[in-house]
Amino acid sequence: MPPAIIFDLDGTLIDSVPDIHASVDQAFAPYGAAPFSRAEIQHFVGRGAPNLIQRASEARGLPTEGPDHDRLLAEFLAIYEGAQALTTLYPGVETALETLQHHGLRLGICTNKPLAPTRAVLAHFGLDRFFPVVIGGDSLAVKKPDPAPLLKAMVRLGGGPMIFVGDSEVDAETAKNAEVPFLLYTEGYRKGPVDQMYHTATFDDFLTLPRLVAAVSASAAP
Ligand SMILES: O=C(O)COP(=O)(O)O
Ligand SMILES: [Mg+2]
Repeated sequence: MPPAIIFDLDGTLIDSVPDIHASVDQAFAPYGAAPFSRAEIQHFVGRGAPNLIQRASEARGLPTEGPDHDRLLAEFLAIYEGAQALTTLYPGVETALETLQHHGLRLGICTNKPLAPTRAVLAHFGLDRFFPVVIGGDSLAVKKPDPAPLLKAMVRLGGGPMIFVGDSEVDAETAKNAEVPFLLYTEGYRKGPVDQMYHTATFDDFLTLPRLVAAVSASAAP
């Protein structure tokens, strides 16, 4: 059985930080918060929207829990769901997905981004056609690095071997926890050096991904 290839989203298929950044600034402005830098926001991405808003609130001295915080999170999510204009696909993504699909591989998404903005951005780029299975940060009670969302995606794709493709320490930890091969995209939102992260192989160009997938599946075969 050919492997299922499951992808992370933010920092892996799409460079979404510009929209996340603009949405946070817009949501926080009415509360008198100074604008954030891209680096600050990128550092907060990876553990889901509630964590992002909590860390941004902490950075601006706003409440990190309670009804006022919950309202700010809801206001952010409402803005974020419609925010795709500043997001771009990483080069070669669409071609790589077409090739993998053409080779009969089953493709899925496992992201910590909530499901509503995930579905919106996939539809915006016409990528929804590649992914019959999409697991978001609010699909289960737990998020990556817990292995449950990744294992859920695999089961929903029909089981069998799987390869996870992601950009961050959270993704590497998730793959390790799920005991599956991990392909690390090095151009995303990783916080530290590659050699300190669990990975099976790294790549920096999506046009090389189909070959890499073939090589990893061949070496993983019994
Ligand atoms: O929304 C996040 O915090 C990160 O999303 P990702 O899991 O697609 O990188
Ligand atoms: Mg990511």
